[in-house]
Amino acid sequence: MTPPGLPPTLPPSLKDTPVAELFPDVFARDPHHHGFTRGGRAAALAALDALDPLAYGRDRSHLDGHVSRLSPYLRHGVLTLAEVRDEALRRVPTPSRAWKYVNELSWHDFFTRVYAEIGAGVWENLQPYKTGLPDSAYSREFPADIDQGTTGAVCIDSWSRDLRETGYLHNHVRMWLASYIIHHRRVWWPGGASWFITHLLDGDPANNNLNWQWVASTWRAFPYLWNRGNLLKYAGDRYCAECPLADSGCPFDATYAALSERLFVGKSAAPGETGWLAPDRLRAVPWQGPLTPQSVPDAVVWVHGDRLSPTNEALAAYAERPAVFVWDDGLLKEWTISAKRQTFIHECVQELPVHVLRGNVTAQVAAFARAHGAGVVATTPSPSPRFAVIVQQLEAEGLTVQLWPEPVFAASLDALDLRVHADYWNQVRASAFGREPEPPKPKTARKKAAETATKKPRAKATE
Ligand SMILES: Cc1cc2nc3c(=O)[nH]c(=O)nc-3n(C[C@H](O)[C@H](O)[C@H](O)COP(=O)(O)OP(=O)(O)OC[C@H]3O[C@@H](n4cnc5c(N)ncnc54)[C@H](O)[C@@H]3O)c2cc1C
Repeated sequence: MTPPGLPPTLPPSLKDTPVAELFPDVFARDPHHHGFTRGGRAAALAALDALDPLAYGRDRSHLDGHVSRLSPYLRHGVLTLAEVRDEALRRVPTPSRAWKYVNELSWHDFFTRVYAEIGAGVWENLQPYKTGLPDSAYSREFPADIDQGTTGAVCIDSWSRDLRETGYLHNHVRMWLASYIIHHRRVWWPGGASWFITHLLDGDPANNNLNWQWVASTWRAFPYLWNRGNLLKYAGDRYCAECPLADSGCPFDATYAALSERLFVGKSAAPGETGWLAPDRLRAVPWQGPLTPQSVPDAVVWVHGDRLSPTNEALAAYAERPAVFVWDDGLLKEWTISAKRQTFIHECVQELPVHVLRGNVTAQVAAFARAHGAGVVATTPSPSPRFAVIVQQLEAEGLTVQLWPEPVFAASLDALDLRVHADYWNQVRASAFGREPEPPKPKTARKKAAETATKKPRAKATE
């Protein structure tokens, strides 16, 4: 029977259905039902309250350093980059003391903007590998011993276990593990990226894939390598002390030159290899300030996985109107999303004033709008190409889709140069620190010459 007050054509909400009942196959296959943190705004604000940008600037590269662990909340829009930045600035005596933290947040903004521009292109090699090896040298099969943590190297196996059990890895560990997978095991980077997306509570194609491409050298001038000295420096001997390979057979116990010689056949692209990204493709990406729509009487709200917060702008604009969240069965299956990540999303959704449905998102949102006699679907923007398709399909069904933007993290006076983070940062830095956007600082002749010689995306200065 339809619950009282519900339009007769609408199935009852799944909001209070335990998530394990919604996805029994995933929960049966995956023994880890909870990740390292709870979903939801209350948990996010508690984590934000622990933010220490000063300590972060000192020791973030160390495994025991003061990293914020806010990424799952940023990924799912439980917190926005702008509000986390504002909080970081509130916690320091002068903005420059939060420089490192705000700069790290800017990587998230940068990669998300690149994703909004190239969409599914993040799954292609943006450039060829600079390892002297062709793309075909990298195995399409993801090794079971890495997945199960049985390689015999204690560091690798611990990281595999941490990923599967908690859904979180420190940035340095992500770099080390990705480098091992791609360069030591010669595994195709999208295989590793998919494994991460399955398990990470913060997994998203923008920040995940573009970092994988950086490690692989398909969006960087050279591959990322590490060695045992680097591991000892940032992790101590917690792994090596227990590792049977520590005295002989450690694949990381070598100089960078020796590793490079062992793993690569050269330092440039193999002959004939090309990348997907045209060199100028990201040179001048139009900057658009947010346009806030007018509210109308006959709207419903569609909340999606990129803005799972009670502060969602569309929810705020239409506090009195019905709202829906749809579990996208197709996407969950395509990304083989783990049980712990589904639990995290479920916990976020539980706090929202939404009717919960599942299945094909376009069909469910359209049915929800029709059931409430609405001609307008109000939602928040997303960089995902899947989102763009759903919006198109809703409009093809005769619905108008309104996009309610979140506060911007960083504004620009001009089109953005997204080819390298340093140029993007030069353009947006002032506004990222809460000031009016400024024209980029002119480059010195020396800097210009160096850049022309090595125009390449740089990322993460954690090594
Ligand atoms: C191979 C690989 C895969 C990654 N996959 C993801 C992913 O799927 N989702 C994701 O959000 N991040 C990803 N990262 C980036 C980074 O590792 C995580 O954002 C960070 O470790 C999250 O932990 P934290 O919140 O404690 O980070 P903190 O060190 O406290 O940083 C604060 C915030 O800054 C942003 N940030 C920091 N480093 C990066 C970075 N390298 N790239 C982009 N944003 C950054 C994140 O939003 C992060 O929450 C990946 C990095 C690598 C090397």
